[in-house]
Amino acid sequence: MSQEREHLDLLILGSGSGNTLVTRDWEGRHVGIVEHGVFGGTCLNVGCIPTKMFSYSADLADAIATSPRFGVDGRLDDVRWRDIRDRVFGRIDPISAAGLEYRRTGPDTSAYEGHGRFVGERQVDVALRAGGTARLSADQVVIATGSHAVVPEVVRDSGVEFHTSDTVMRIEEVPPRLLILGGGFIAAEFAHIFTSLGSAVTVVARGPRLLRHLDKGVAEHFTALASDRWDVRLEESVQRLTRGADGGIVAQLGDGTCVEADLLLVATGRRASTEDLGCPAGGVDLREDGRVAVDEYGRTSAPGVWALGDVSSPYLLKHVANHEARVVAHNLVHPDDLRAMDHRYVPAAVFTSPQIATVGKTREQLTQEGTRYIDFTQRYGDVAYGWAMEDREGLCTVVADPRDGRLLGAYLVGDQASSLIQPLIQAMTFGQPAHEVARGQYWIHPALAEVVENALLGLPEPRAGA
Ligand SMILES: Cc1cc2nc3c(=O)[nH]c(=O)nc-3n(C[C@H](O)[C@H](O)[C@H](O)COP(=O)(O)OP(=O)(O)OC[C@H]3O[C@@H](n4cnc5c(N)ncnc54)[C@H](O)[C@@H]3O)c2cc1C
Ligand SMILES: NC(=O)c1ccc[n+]([C@@H]2O[C@H](COP(=O)([O-])OP(=O)(O)OC[C@H]3O[C@@H](n4cnc5c(N)ncnc54)[C@H](O)[C@@H]3O)[C@@H](O)[C@H]2O)c1
Repeated sequence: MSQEREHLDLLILGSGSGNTLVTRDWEGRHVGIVEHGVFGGTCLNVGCIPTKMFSYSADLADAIATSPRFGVDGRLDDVRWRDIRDRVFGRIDPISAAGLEYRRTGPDTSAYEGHGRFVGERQVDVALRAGGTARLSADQVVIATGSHAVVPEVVRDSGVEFHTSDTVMRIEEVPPRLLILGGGFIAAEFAHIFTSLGSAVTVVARGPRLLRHLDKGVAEHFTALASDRWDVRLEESVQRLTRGADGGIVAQLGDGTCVEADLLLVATGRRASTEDLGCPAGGVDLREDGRVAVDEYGRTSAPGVWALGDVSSPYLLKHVANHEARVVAHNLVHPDDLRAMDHRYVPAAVFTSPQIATVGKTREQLTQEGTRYIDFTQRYGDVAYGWAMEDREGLCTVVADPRDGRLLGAYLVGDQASSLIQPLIQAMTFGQPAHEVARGQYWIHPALAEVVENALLGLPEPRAGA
């Protein structure tokens, strides 16, 4: 006997950025949220927030280790990993639990804990964790199922235990030897965390440099700095993984050498979570790489079905998922006044050591598309606060249009890069020329932000017709 479908005004698949769609517009209506994992999504539970909390502890450990350079003799006596871990999850886990409870018992919402799958147009079956199936349909559906870690076959098939970013933050001890596979954002952040907290880290990356999607000069500079702290193996991959005699892991690389480690972290990229979503049944088209295909308003190929965040976006970043969620939240209730997503100046920061922050196109992209540019790099070590910090690593590069000085890109490597870049993001977004940003306002002396001011002032004068 077939069970009746419960009909909702809005059905949201995924409780990360999707959870923010329940605005006041939905008061008095019925919204369902389906979640098959931990409520609150990647950023809160296994992504941005916990990693940055660990990274803060790692930065403190580094500060102690480098303090003698400043005439302050400190010593890093111990790293209480379990206390660090428990501070992080003692803060986060209750937020997730409270979020779930609020949606379960809220006046306008229902939470369905289980895996959602399209079985027809705007019809979704949820295989409930508690058993049974919730059969749902809705006037509008939003796909916000995010992305998940990709694990190469050589790891999966080896039978050797491995971690991803989903599990590595919950381990019991800092591994003495950590092997990280991958050379992107996640590898760079965890290499910093674990090195600073006591591991000897080896990074095996396929590309010719770490963070290879960033501006080449920036990625090369960072790779050189990282190679002083971690054992970095570039243009390499793991050919074979076995268990070592001491219970550890032995990874055989392409060049025939072996890396021994106590723990393996796989950080080889993420993929949109659409594999078991029944998209064909829902009439939802996918792109070749598995992402849901959306237009600039967040509409999928299926009428009344929307998508946002990692599952459909060209950027796997929380501030982008949040922006897209704000756009879709508006569009859901304003069908005659649709807003478009704005992906023009998407910044990103890597919370490694030193930090990295970027916005705009790389110089290689500009050259490739035939766009002329002027650029200037200001070293942190050549501004007053950089002297205070004895900085030898930090750089701020700005790239601008030679005709009017409008910024085309900016890249920072160094302390507080993720915050220092903000005036440059603002300048790009509002089309302000470099000289106007530098001289049209005060810059506090001798704050570290002078590195940004001086980078802007260092650009050659723009010339009309240049
Ligand atoms: C380790 C790490 C660190 C990161 N750090 C940063 C950072 O510092 N800054 C930054 O901007 N970005 C960072 N990111 C990226 C950021 O976390 C993501 O871009 C963002 O969380 C994506 O949000 P979302 O809502 O699209 O997906 P998610 O938050 O992943 O939400 C999707 C939810 O859908 C659920 N789901 C999936 N399929 C189904 C289904 N069929 N049925 C039911 N539920 C389902 C999932 O369990 C998940 O809870 C980081 C990511 C990782 C992994
Ligand atoms: N601070 C942040 O904003 C932040 C932090 C973490 C993650 N993220 C997001 O999460 C996404 C995923 O992060 P990620 O680091 O997993 O992916 P990534 O795409 O940044 O990097 C993956 C890396 O692994 C390499 N690789 C792939 N297969 C390999 C193999 N078999 N052997 C060796 N190397 C291999 C790739 O060449 C690439 O360098 C990022 O794109 C980013 O948008 C953001």
